[in-house]
Amino acid sequence: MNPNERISWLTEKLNFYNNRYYRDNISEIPDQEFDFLMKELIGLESEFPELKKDDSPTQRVGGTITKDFAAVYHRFPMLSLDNTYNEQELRDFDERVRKALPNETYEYICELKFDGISLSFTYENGVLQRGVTRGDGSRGDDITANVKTIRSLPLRILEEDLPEILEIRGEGFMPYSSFERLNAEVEATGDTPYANPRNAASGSFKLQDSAEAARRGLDCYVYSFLSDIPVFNSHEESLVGLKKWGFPVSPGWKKCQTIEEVLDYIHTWEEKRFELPLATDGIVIKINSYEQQRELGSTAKSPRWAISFKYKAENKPALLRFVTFQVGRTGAVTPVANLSGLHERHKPYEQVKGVHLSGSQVKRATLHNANELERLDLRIGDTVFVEKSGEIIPKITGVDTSQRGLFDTQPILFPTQCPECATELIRKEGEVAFYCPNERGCPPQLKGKIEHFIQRKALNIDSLGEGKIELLFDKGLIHTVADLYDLSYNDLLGLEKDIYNEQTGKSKKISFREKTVENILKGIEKSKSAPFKNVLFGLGIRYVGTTVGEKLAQYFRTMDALMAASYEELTAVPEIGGRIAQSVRDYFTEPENQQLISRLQQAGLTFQTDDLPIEKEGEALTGKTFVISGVFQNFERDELKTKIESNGGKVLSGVSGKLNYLLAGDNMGPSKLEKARKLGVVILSEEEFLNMLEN
Ligand SMILES: NC(=O)c1ccc[n+]([C@@H]2O[C@H](COP(=O)([O-])OP(=O)(O)OC[C@H]3O[C@@H](n4cnc5c(N)ncnc54)[C@H](O)[C@@H]3O)[C@@H](O)[C@H]2O)c1
Ligand SMILES: [Zn+2]
Repeated sequence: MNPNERISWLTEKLNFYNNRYYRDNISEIPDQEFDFLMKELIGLESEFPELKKDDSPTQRVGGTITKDFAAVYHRFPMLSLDNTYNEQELRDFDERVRKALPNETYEYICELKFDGISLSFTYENGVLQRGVTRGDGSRGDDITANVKTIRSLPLRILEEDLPEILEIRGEGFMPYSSFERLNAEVEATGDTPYANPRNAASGSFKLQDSAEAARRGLDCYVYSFLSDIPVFNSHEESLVGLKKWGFPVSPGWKKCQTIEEVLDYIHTWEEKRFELPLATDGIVIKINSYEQQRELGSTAKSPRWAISFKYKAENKPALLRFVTFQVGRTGAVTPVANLSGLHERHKPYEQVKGVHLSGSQVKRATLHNANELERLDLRIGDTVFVEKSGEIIPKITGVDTSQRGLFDTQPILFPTQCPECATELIRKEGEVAFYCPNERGCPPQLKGKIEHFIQRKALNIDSLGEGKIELLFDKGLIHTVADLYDLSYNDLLGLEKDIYNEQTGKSKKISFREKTVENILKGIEKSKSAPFKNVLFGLGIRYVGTTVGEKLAQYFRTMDALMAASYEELTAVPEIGGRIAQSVRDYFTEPENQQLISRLQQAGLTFQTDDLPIEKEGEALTGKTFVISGVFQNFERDELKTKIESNGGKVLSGVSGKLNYLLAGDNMGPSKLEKARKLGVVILSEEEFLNMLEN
């Protein structure tokens, strides 16, 4: 990849991960990997500034606001923090501070870095008025009702002479105890548990039902104070003051005079932090004096007077006892390492505890694929290194070859047949994984299709989850998605099963009582009104993702028309190429699929689209072309796109000589601006754009 390709790739990936993380509360990769990719992008962008993309994630706070809550502007922007995983960079930070504050002495306050979500609390005349998420840094979601469920947060400050309006910021989190209880409940109903307390906290603070949020036992620590009229002179004073006013301030903070003391603090907490009742992922170092904080200032993304030090994923030796092979939803076969501690060599496997890593016992780790086994040159009986970052699935990073030969080792034999259905495995052109090709008969693949079908962007049956599907499948009640619509109350009531959790190694009984059954059936019923485009996506036709599903639905309008479409008719749809057209043809030619579609039609699913392509608002922009770039005050970008199109305009993807207008928001990339200027494209502000609509 050349730098331009790499920058595009990184930008796209990081934006995707950000979206998953902040919008869906899912970590697709470990934080450390995310941070390293981000660092790489920052490096490349500073080397090749002209290649920086307009939507670069290095330029802004990662989060977004949702449509579920009212958006509230922050009085002062809520920024992120610069981070580092290494001590030298911390010393470099100290050097930068020293240079920026010549001939001044300064102090640091070190605090633990709590792993939850950033919250802002606004008090008016001492009374809690609003709780808001960080969102995109300038606006957040108003989640006041949920914030008020935090018992430790005062609803009223009992103190004379407070500024009329003041803002307190902190981290909303879910303590381990609440997290474990919640996940146990989630698992008992057969849904997918949260991967870590951060994701659970983030999901819970954004619940619509604040009674449910209250039940989940959320908590917070506060660490920042803001007001127009100064109250404190330093961060230390604010922590002491907030504590005195009755706010939850974590007691672990410490004042340090030198960077060496800061490093001591870091070392002290490296292991000790696992004894805390909540997840932490590092420490935060802040300049103490407010005056000096102001002198140092901020970038668009983070203050220059603070930095976070994140603890690296912990890595320890373990013994590889045996390897099992898991078949995933797509049919890909993943080798999994089963581990014990080195001293547990002679214990029967049922009795081993595994290795202690980042606060928990680890017995299993992913080995990804056959290439990885080869790359590591792994053998059964090897001493391996296991790594775990945060609460993410542990992985094997290497083999301690010095231990080879001291003990007996055996080669690992990758199976030639599917461990679930005994079909001969295949390797697809250009892919590393081995696959089981038995799409229509291999249990995990069948379950995978159903899981795909019920997800939010498809039929959105949220009363079902992985565990429930497994139960229904194992009882022989569902084999394909069409079977869901034949389920009856009596089929479901009283069903029971023990579900084994790979991560905890514990089993949980799930059982369907009246309430659960009613919910499941209600969810299935509701799915019949899911839009046609969602049905198309839910079928799991190769290459038909949400966007393609939407295009096909818009163009063909009905399932019948789509099924009857020839290859030529399909490729005539804008942006549908030969590969997609062929895959759609292949799918609808299969008799089994035709049968499935006909059963779904009988069940009453939505097989046509009624939305008009785009509702017309006016003609003010007819014949004009736009490129949208940057962040806007009143609109999300896709809202702007709709606005332009519904007024007759057209949105293009890149700046060229043909373009009429560049609609420029905040933080837009300098390269696009420069290019537009050179080509004589008119640059519009948001306000000018709105004026244009009115005239
Ligand atoms: N795994 C993924 O796919 C993925 C995706 C996106 C982001 N992330 C993670 O999230 C990070 C970005 O999130 P971010 O912008 O919130 O940065 P961050 O979490 O690294 O640091 C900033 C935040 O730290 C929190 N914080 C906790 N304790 C604090 C204290 N004592 N004082 C001040 N702040 C404190 C605040 O909420 C603040 O907003 C990335 O670095 C990455 O690690 C992961
Ligand atoms: Zn199989």
